[in-house]
Amino acid sequence: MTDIPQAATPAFATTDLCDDNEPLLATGELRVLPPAFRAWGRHARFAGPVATVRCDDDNSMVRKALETPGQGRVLVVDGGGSLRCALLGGNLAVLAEKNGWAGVLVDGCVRDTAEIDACRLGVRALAAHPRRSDRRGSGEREVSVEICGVKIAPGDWCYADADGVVIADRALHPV
Ligand SMILES: O=C([O-])CC(=O)C(=O)O
Repeated sequence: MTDIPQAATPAFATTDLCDDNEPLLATGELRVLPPAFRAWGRHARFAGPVATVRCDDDNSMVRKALETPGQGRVLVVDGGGSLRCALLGGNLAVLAEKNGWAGVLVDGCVRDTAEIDACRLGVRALAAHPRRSDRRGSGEREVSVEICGVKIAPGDWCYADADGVVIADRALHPV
């Protein structure tokens, strides 16, 4: 198997990003997701520019996105907070790893969590769910989404670590 190099995870801590950018928290250029997400995957911390999918219990567009080169990006999946099925499982996590995605954030559920935990990937989701989603080809890619009241647009930056997940209008980590 060809091993696609993962983009190096930038040095950051979500706590420092919040402490060092209070004016941006005030203006909304830096936004904090509510602490509603559980962590899976081998990478406890990850960051990257955002790509988006919005879907309704149908993960067709999640697969389509993860089939493309990730180039260190984070796929944000607005599943509307659905607790009805899983929008990401072991196969898609392996695909994401193979294609160089830094992480996947799902406002919804995942499954095959042991398989996800074996992938060099960071995953955040609301919960695990054993049921797979529909595959009807519905859903949208590269649209602005809103997760738990937080607006996230393609090209924003997502930073996730053990303390939380933050979204910024631009890269904020020290270079
Ligand atoms: O394929 C799917 O729809 C979700 C899944 O179970 C996997 O990624 O393994």
